[in-house]
Amino acid sequence: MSVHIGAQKGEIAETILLPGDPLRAKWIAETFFEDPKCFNEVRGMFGYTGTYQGKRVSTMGTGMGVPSISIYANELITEFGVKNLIRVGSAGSYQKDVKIRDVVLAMAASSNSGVNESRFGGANYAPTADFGLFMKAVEAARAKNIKIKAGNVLSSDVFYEDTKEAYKKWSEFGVLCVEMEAAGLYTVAAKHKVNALAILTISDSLVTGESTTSKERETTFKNMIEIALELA
Ligand SMILES: O=P(O)(O)O[C@H]1O[C@H](CO)[C@@H](O)[C@H]1O
Ligand SMILES: O=c1cc[nH]c(=O)[nH]1
Repeated sequence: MSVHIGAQKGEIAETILLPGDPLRAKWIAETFFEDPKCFNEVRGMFGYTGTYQGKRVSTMGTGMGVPSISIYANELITEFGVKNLIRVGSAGSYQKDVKIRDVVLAMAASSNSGVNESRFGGANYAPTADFGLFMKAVEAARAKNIKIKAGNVLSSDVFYEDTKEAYKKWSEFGVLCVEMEAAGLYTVAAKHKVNALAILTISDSLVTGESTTSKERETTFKNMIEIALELA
């Protein structure tokens, strides 16, 4: 057991799918895993291990934001030997041609989080996806005929911006969408020399104002999960 994860050693697979929402983790386990076993209920952050097409795989919620995912990623890697950390998250579109339910692979994660700024003494570190996982995800999406977009995303500390225009600077510089954790995950994975990738589904659009419900965010983003499970 670690401070925030109530599992025994060996109960978590080398590959784990990480939604922010612990109920999405429960849904992933119940929908896709054979024989899922719950390994964590600490803080309601449900975690499960099962098999998918004969391969052992886990899923667990991370909570929202860079600090929260950084805590879980640290413990998963250093206490439980996890090697492949795949975030499966929702995101808000910053571009006209990035539409609701599109799947986005985060090649890099820009951020306004202060975590890396303080870690690197004010310099700009560029958190990036693992190339091997990224290529596997591209191939899995092609094989399943799932269209993907890939590029730079924003990991923001702010969900409710003060103005409706705040996204436009990032949009102008090609950032595809906003979420809240990828930059933290990529940085912790890099530090510990393990692999990370964020696969995102567009849940709402800052451009058009369209949105999905919280239930849809919890239980209907199947395409990204099917891609992520091929990486186990
Ligand atoms: O759907 P999840 O994985 O939680 O991801 C997105 O949703 C949350 C905000 O609603 C943030 O965690 C953001 O990154
Ligand atoms: O972090 C997020 C996730 C979805 N939509 C947003 O606007 N922000």
